[in-house]
Amino acid sequence: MIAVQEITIAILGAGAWGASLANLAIANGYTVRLWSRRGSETLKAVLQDAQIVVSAISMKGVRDVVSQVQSFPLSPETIFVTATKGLDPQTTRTPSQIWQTAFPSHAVVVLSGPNLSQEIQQSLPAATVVASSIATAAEQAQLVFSSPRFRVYTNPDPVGVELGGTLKNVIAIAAGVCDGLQLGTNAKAALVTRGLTEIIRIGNFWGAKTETFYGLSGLGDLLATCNSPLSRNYQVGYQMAGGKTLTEILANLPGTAEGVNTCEVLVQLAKQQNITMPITEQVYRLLQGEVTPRQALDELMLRDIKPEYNY
Ligand SMILES: NC(=O)c1ccc[n+]([C@@H]2O[C@H](COP(=O)([O-])OP(=O)(O)OC[C@H]3O[C@@H](n4cnc5c(N)ncnc54)[C@H](O)[C@@H]3O)[C@@H](O)[C@H]2O)c1
Ligand SMILES: O=P(O)(O)OC[C@H](O)CO
Repeated sequence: MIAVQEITIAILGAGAWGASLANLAIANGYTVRLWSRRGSETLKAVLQDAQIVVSAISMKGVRDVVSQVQSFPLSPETIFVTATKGLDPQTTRTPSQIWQTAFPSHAVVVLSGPNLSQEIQQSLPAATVVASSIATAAEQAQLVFSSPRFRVYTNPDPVGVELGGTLKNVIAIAAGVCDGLQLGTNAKAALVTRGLTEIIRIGNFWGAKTETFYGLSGLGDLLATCNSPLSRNYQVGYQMAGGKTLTEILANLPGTAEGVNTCEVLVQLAKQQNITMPITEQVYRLLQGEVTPRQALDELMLRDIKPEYNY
């Protein structure tokens, strides 16, 4: 068995999440090299002899970084762990699908869960999920990040785990609007629950398992993100309800709100595939400036009455 000090982990992306993941692995004794496009270390040096490559790049940089990584030699045993929560606008692919396509013979693990980085940086207790079709790869990632303050579960449904973390960002924008307009607890419960229905509907189209969306990476992350002012996605909705424009909000937001771009990809896909996503559609129209927060609310409340489920 290799000692943890001999395992080198390359973490790509030194933003809020990459830095948090680096600290978790360092605390467990791993050798960690952190790369950022503006840092002093080259990508080549950071990748050298890395057994595990963790990506915490925001979605807009994933394809570019993947193609850069492809130009360096890696051991066939190298495991990729992706922690990005977004969708590629050009292909509608998830980050793990992009990594897997570029590195077809490597194991790819998705890491996702209710993980607001500021709380993790304060060592508050949290849990997450590592998912892969290769169980041993997920178990290895589980060992890297597990601690008495960070409980890591394995899961065999990577696309479901990844989509839970990605799709909830759009509902979190809506939840921010809901709180910003002071619509009350009943409204919030209805929004989050019907949001989960929407997530499951489109997630099933991608091949994700319904049960996965009831776990930490689905419902768990939905609850965390829809209820915390620490969430950048929630902040987008909350501040729009307060009358700010999207441009003003994004100019002052600390880091990335992936839900803004994810929403656009989802609306296109839902239209193409004839999948009903009313909350996502209203979030899209709000972000585009086509409706006010109050008009978006009215549009949702005045939809045709119908059964809760089509059993
Ligand atoms: N912050 C959190 O609480 C948190 C928790 C879980 C998951 N995530 C997800 O992790 C990802 C990163 O989030 P974050 O909070 O660290 O964002 P961030 O904005 O703080 O950092 C993003 C990182 O991506 C890099 N990047 C962006 N475009 C790039 C490009 N073209 N080439 C190279 N690098 C590029 C930036 O330099 C930066 O290091 C997002 O998908 C987010 O949804 C964030
Ligand atoms: O700040 P947000 O909205 O990107 O949310 C961070 C994480 O995804 C919460 O799990």
